[in-house]
Amino acid sequence: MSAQREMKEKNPWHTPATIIITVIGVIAIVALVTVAVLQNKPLPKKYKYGIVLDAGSSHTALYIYGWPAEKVNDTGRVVQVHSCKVKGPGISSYASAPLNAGESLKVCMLEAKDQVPSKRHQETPLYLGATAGMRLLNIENSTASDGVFQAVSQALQTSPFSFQGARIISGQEEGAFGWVTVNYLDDRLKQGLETTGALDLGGASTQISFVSDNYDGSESPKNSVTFRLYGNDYNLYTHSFLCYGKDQVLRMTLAHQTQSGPATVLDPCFHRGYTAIKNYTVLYDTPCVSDRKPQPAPASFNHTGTGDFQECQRVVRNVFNFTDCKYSRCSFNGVFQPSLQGPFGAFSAYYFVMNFLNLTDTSTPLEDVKKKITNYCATPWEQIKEQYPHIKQKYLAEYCFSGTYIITLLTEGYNFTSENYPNIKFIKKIKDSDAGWTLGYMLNLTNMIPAEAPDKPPLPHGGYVSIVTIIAILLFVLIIFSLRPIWPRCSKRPQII
Ligand SMILES: Nc1ccn([C@@H]2O[C@H](COP(=O)(O)OP(=O)(O)O)[C@@H](O)[C@H]2O)c(=O)n1
Ligand SMILES: [Ca+2]
Repeated sequence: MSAQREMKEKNPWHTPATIIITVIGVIAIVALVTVAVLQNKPLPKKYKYGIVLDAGSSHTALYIYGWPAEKVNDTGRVVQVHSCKVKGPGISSYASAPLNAGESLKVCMLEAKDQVPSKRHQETPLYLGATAGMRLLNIENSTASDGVFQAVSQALQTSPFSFQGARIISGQEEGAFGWVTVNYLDDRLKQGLETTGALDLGGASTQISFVSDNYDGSESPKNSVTFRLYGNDYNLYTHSFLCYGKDQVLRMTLAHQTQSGPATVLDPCFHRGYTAIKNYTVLYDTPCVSDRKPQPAPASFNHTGTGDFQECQRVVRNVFNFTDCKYSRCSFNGVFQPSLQGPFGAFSAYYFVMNFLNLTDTSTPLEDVKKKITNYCATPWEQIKEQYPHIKQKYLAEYCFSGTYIITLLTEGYNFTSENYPNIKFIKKIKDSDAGWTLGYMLNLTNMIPAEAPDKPPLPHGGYVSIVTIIAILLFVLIIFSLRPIWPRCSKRPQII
């Protein structure tokens, strides 16, 4: 028998027992790893949806939100998947023809039907929240506002979604949910990071909401909202100024300038060369100014621009009352406001106006912002029209006023200074979702932000697989070493005698 042959016969690797052990070992390891990979694996993604209609004073917008069915408690998991702008004015403008308010929503509702998979329609909640336009209509004529709600509710009930109701949201809700939206999208709530304040400017009201450390809510409880979110307590200051949206403030400044019922108003907030005939009845047809209507008033007045920022600011200042304050500190109109703190996100009309004026970059010093608005206001109307031929003239004419109002509101109303003005970011969207109250409203109504931090799984899926793989490899090495007693013999080189 040759030495080689002797070795082959004695090689333990080739004994049936060893082969069987090795095969069983390998099968066991493969099975273990397979089970590890399949076990604990995130389920295939099933999406859920929620729809909110933002019935603003100037227009209605529909937002569809989507999130994976599991993991709802993760911050930032709910995102805007679609939005639709309703054609025509806000629902409060349909007071005398409410059925048309319902009708106006149909196109966006059809879009929503296409966007949400049909098997999810029935379980998708649908909400309509109305803001300052309907608050004003409700003050002015509650029967008319009921009629509008009835008509829109009827239209929404015929949709395939789970309609949860249409209502006026309070100014406090509008402010607080805007703050929730901004901080949720920025992932600040779950991580307990410093929060961002929210500044929302609408057509008929405006909101300011922020957390201030030296504010415990006791000085003005009606401005205080407390939240417990993901195990963190927040004491939020919020206030909504009804009538201080930019469209109503424009009316208030015009009302101030037409107190004596003149036939011509020389308005510094409009460009030189701008002139239009305006109707007194239309101007004063809102609770924000109705008590100031000159008696008797002529039918109309000639609205003529003079384009002067400083003069415009002087006129705008008249809409604020800075004198009465029964608290330690106030913003305006006797409303308590703690000291400003932290970064702020300014959205809605703040963004639209500042974006048009190329002023969203707040590293531009406040003085330069004022200079730019001064130049813009001083530009003759003819030149403005030539420069922006595609923008509707009604909107184009108002940017000088709107820019002036925004700067006046921020600095003199809320007390932003050149030092903390750069803390404001003019934003439209955060991570592809619009900044606004709607997302916060839906998260609240669907209980999607828990009060306590959710229990974390001990390990993410990847970690779980890695650990089992390491154990499997160790097992394999162990099998090899368990065969070690016979290993030296086989590995010894045969000696040729
Ligand atoms: N592209 C746009 C869209 C809206 N806007 C303005 O943004 C404001 C939106 O207000 P809104 O309809 O939400 O009114 P509120 O009910 O929030 O007071 C209105 O003054 C619109 O004219 C704008 O300036 N540019
Ligand atoms: Ca709004």
